[in-house]
Amino acid sequence: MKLPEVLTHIPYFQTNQSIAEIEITGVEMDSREVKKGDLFICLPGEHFDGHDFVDQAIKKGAAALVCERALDVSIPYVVVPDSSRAMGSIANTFYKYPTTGMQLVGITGTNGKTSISYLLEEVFQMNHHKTGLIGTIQMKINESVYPVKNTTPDSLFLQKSFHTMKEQNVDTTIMEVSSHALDKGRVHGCDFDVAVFTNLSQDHLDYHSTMDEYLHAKSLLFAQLGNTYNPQHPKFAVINEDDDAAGVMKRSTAQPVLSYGIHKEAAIMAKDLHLHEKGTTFTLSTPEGETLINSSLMGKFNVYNMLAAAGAAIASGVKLEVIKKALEASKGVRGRFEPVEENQPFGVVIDYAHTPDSLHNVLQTMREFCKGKVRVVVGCGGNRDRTKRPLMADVAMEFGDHAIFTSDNPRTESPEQILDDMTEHLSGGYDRIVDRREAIEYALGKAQPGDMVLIAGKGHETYQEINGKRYEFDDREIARELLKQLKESK
Ligand SMILES: CC(=O)N[C@H]1[C@@H](OP(=O)(O)OP(=O)(O)OC[C@H]2O[C@@H](n3ccc(=O)[nH]c3=O)[C@H](O)[C@@H]2O)O[C@H](CO)[C@@H](O)[C@@H]1O[C@H](C)C(=O)N[C@@H](C)C(=O)N[C@H](CCC(=O)O)C(=O)O
Ligand SMILES: Nc1ncnc2c1ncn2[C@@H]1O[C@H](COP(=O)(O)OP(=O)(O)OP(=O)(O)O)[C@@H](O)[C@H]1O
Ligand SMILES: N[C@H](CCC[C@H](N)C(=O)O)C(=O)O
Ligand SMILES: [Mg+2]
Repeated sequence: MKLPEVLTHIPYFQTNQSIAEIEITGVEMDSREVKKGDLFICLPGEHFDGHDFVDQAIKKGAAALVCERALDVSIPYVVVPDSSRAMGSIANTFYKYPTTGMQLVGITGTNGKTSISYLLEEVFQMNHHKTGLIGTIQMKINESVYPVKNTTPDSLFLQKSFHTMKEQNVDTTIMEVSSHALDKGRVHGCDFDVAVFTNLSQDHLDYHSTMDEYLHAKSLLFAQLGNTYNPQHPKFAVINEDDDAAGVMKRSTAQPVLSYGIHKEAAIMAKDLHLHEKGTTFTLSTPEGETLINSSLMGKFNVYNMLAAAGAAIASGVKLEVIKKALEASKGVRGRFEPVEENQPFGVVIDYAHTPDSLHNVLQTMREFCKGKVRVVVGCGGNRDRTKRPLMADVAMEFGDHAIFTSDNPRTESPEQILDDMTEHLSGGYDRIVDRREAIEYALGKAQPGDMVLIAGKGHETYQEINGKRYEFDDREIARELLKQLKESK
């Protein structure tokens, strides 16, 4: 593709020489990966600045550069105000607008994105769609799975993946859209058909300096809805009416809104809600009619997730009876309120709660049904929002009967310091065991018949990241192993 065509949707740019005849055969953001004929995009990052690697990119055969300032190089370059957003547009053009003509559902909010995306995958598959899914756990193209580094990957990976999906006849893609992605323009150029808002509570204040900035980043998904080059209608914003941030999301979009909720009046509602030990039962009330839902998913938070999924499915034209069937068949997502059963006389649940709000939700759900004590093993990730640490500890102390504080992924921080941050303000009444395996062993050893043990924070993760290195660590496997040992020792 000729460079001017690659730049079709870049409104303002300057060049150092004529670009009319420059042929581009690939687009790359990492100098180490550049191939002959590539357009190299210089991105300023947290650790490096792509502008510092143009010599390597040129040596490897870059045909041209996209950058944010004038450079002392001989090859053509294009100066743009924001190379990250420009990369979204360029990738979209280069990969031939793959999301145009595909049903694309984007889900944003602090908690519930992964859960809703898997519910929707089940709904769409039951409705005979060929699906793509991109999120925290992995990327899926039909039944094939691929690893991802980020919940929402960079725009090059994204558009290339959408392109592959189209080649494999995917007609419907569901993706999680993180606030980091919105802030960095990773989804710039994506033609979303449905945008879902789950909820907003504290997280990521290491990246966004205030809750207002975090809220603003989330609202960008709604501002972008229908605001792409060749939007195909209709578009819908599916918004949790019960959340305080609902108003901001609604005001951010020019598209029709399908609201959902339990408490406030909304287009899609759960009525006669009954939360019980084996799941939830409620009447799903929608503009398309009402239906009874009998789900094995536990807790009120999962009812919200089902309402959001129902909203996105209705907005995508799926019939209510298909939605009912899929929601009732869903067994939930790996590492999300996942029980571990080794015939022990107490409950063990693995969950990905890593924010104060999600931990609160999960503990509250367990409390309602637990006949004995709720014991919670939890830590906080390193190099992430430090201010959520004491709040997570408070939630564990208030809603659990026995808190065991331990390590999550310390990353490059001191595990002891993270635990100090969590517990400094507390005056005791908890256990602190820095080694996560030992902490789990201790909790399981203490559990009495009728108790429930929550192992929170790492869910589906199969590693523990310590000092930049990933060690094999799977809460589910470890719990299973320790439960077997416990049984044998008795
Ligand atoms: C803070 C952040 O968003 N970081 C992302 C960013 O990395 P970075 O800014 O550190 O990049 P960098 O290493 O400084 O490099 C800058 C540029 O120089 C280039 N470079 C670098 C070295 C070199 O030799 N040559 C070269 O060209 C790089 O290719 C890059 O283009 O760009 C990378 C590539 O896209 C991302 O993988 C990386 O995410 C890291 C892994 C990360 O941890 N991100 C988290 C905070 C994140 O984004 N999380 C959200 C989920 C949150 C949630 O929902 O809970 C997510 O969507 O995953
Ligand atoms: N709707 C919800 N409201 C509040 N908490 C929820 C909700 N759904 C799930 N949770 C809790 O949050 C945890 C994470 O859920 P999920 O993985 O679906 O969220 P996410 O938004 O994808 O998170 P991430 O930002 O890490 O990608 C769950 O394990 C559960 O404890
Ligand atoms: N997407 C979240 C995941 C947190 C998971 C938790 N186990 C941790 O490592 O903090 C983040 O990057 O903040
Ligand atoms: Mg997720």
